[in-house]
Amino acid sequence: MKVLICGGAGYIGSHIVREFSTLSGYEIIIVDNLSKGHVESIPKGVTFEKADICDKKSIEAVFEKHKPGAVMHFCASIEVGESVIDPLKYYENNVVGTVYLLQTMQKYNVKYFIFSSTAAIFGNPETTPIADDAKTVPINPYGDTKLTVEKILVWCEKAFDIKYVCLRYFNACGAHESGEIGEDHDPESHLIPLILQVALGRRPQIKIYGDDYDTRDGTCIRDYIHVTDLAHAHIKALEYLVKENKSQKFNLGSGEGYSVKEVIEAARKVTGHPIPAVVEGRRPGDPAVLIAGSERAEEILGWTRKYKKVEDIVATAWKYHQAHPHGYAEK
Ligand SMILES: NC(=O)c1ccc[n+]([C@@H]2O[C@H](COP(=O)([O-])OP(=O)(O)OC[C@H]3O[C@@H](n4cnc5c(N)ncnc54)[C@H](O)[C@@H]3O)[C@@H](O)[C@H]2O)c1
Ligand SMILES: O=c1ccn([C@@H]2O[C@H](COP(=O)(O)OP(=O)(O)O[C@H]3O[C@H](CO)[C@H](O)[C@H](O)[C@H]3O)[C@@H](O)[C@H]2O)c(=O)[nH]1
Repeated sequence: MKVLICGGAGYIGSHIVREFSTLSGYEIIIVDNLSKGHVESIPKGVTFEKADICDKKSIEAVFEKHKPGAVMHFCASIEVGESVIDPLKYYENNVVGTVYLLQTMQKYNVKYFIFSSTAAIFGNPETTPIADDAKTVPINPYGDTKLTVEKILVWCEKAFDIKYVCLRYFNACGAHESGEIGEDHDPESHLIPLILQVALGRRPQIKIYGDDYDTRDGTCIRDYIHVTDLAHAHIKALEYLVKENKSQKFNLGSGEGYSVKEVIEAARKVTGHPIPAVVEGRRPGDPAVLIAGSERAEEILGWTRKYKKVEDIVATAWKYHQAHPHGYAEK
């Protein structure tokens, strides 16, 4: 099967591309506008089309040329804070861009769609862990764009029988065990790469956004899920679509919660660096605790995770960061 991986030069997409390269029976075509992605992450021999999903003509040309059988959709603007300041950028890229992609799928009769959704659709959850069918009340435009796409997909299935899987990732982190690819966002806003930049001497200290939450040490608790475990879930989701021909939505997390202070402590152990930390005010829009209940993915997809302990996750990220102290850019 030919699988179009939109956003395949980005952090999570590049790890799915690596996972596919270990399997037979699939041909991968990466689409990315390189607004945030890295051409250096693309393995030799994998077809790459530089195109923007918001440019319908270019996307149609890719479908015309490659005739994919399935689409995995990682493209998005992903910064929660920026989405509050510039919501229309988010609705344009994440919603309008996805609509163009779905229209192209309809035109070329492509039936299988795997969508990168997020824990941010749940907002401030009423219960922990967050069940797959928990209430969705996003508290920022980023989360709302993802929930909007989930809703659009329901109607597309009814109208033209597309089959989709929405994968709600919790906090994606870590790096491929080779250390060859990893997380390199610009600007970087995610906790683990920022902590590791301190260990590399690129930042003097890590800021802790609030220590007055109602948690065991006052700092926010998150569910850190390794990017390779996420990659496995994508393959299983595609197999499920092809075999069962049914749409589904799955939470993807480790089921373990770690506080910001615990993640910093884990990084101190892994790197041997003191990693100075300073407490600042809360970051707007941060829920206190986000932990996934991923029972549906475990039961229906048979999804299991290799990485549970945050130290192990941080260790893989550290391997990448040590090999690429400035990310993919040569400096
Ligand atoms: N990183 C996380 O913790 C996390 C958590 C939940 C959900 N997600 C979702 O997972 C997906 C991937 O996230 P990521 O961390 O790998 O982000 P990323 O920015 O590294 O990857 C996104 C890729 O999409 C490309 N892209 C963006 N807009 C495009 C467009 N209009 N046309 C073509 N290419 C475009 C970028 O160049 C980039 O390579 C996103 O949809 C994100 O919302 C991420
Ligand atoms: O310098 C920093 C950076 C982050 N944090 C804290 O660390 C935790 C994790 O923050 P990240 O920015 O790494 O991740 P988020 O939980 O904010 O968000 C991530 O996971 C979400 C789903 O849970 C969304 O999908 C989103 O796209 C993705 O970035 C938060 O409590 C945050 O306040 C700090 O204390 N200091």
